[in-house]
Amino acid sequence: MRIDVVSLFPDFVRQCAAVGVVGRAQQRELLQVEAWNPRDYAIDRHRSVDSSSYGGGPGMVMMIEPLRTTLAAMRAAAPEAVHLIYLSPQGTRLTQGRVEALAKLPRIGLLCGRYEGVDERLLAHEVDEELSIGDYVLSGGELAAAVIIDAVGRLQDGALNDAQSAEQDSFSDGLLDCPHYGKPVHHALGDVPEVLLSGDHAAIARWRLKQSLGRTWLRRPDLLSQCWLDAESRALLEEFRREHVR
Ligand SMILES: Nc1nonc1C(=O)N[C@H]1C[C@@H]1c1ccc(S(N)(=O)=O)cc1
Repeated sequence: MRIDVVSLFPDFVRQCAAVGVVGRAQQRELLQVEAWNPRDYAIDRHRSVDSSSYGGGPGMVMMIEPLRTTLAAMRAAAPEAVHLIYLSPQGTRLTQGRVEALAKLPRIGLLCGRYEGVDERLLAHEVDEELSIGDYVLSGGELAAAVIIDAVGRLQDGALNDAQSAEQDSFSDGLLDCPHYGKPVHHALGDVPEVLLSGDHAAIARWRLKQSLGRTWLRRPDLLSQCWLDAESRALLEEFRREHVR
């Protein structure tokens, strides 16, 4: 998969994509992340990329040019068509389901706004999808782009080893993940739950599912309401609820 990022701070994006699971995915050529700086395509002597906003008011807006020239160069840099995503608080909220769909595409582009955002005419003509990582305003879309690169990059086949597998992640089955425990078994802060030491894989799976159901019920009832639960899950959740009330 190839991800092209258009940003006034390309080094920030490159550094985010150079570490950890995503950095290793790039080294293994499972993922390629390229960054494009519109300032490199600005033709005026001040290398302008923004202007004041017509109609007055505070803040600047990123101009159509040199963004359009930058996007043309980015699109031409590889044969695959680009699904271009603009990161903005006005976009559709990013979910794991959308991440999983994006991770299957051969190539996506991420357009990072700065200032008050990007000229509407450029967005209308060039952008395929607008996504938000949350209901707050950042100073730049680069952090949102880094979130997408990480969430999508870690899902590339071979990016995660077995110990990190994505199957048990939160949201992978619509539920929050279960709690996790490492060494030591006994500690002043508490002990590892007995069932996890039992070696009874069926009991461990049931315990983990029960914890995931219970946590989702307590912390994200909105997610639970969207889940279809089979008879075993409904019984486990009921058990958790009874125990939680005591
Ligand atoms: N939240 C977010 N999720 O993804 N990107 C997010 C974000 O804050 N990006 C900001 C830098 C850029 C921006 C873009 C658009 C607008 S505007 N005028 O549309 O309100 C305001 C700020």
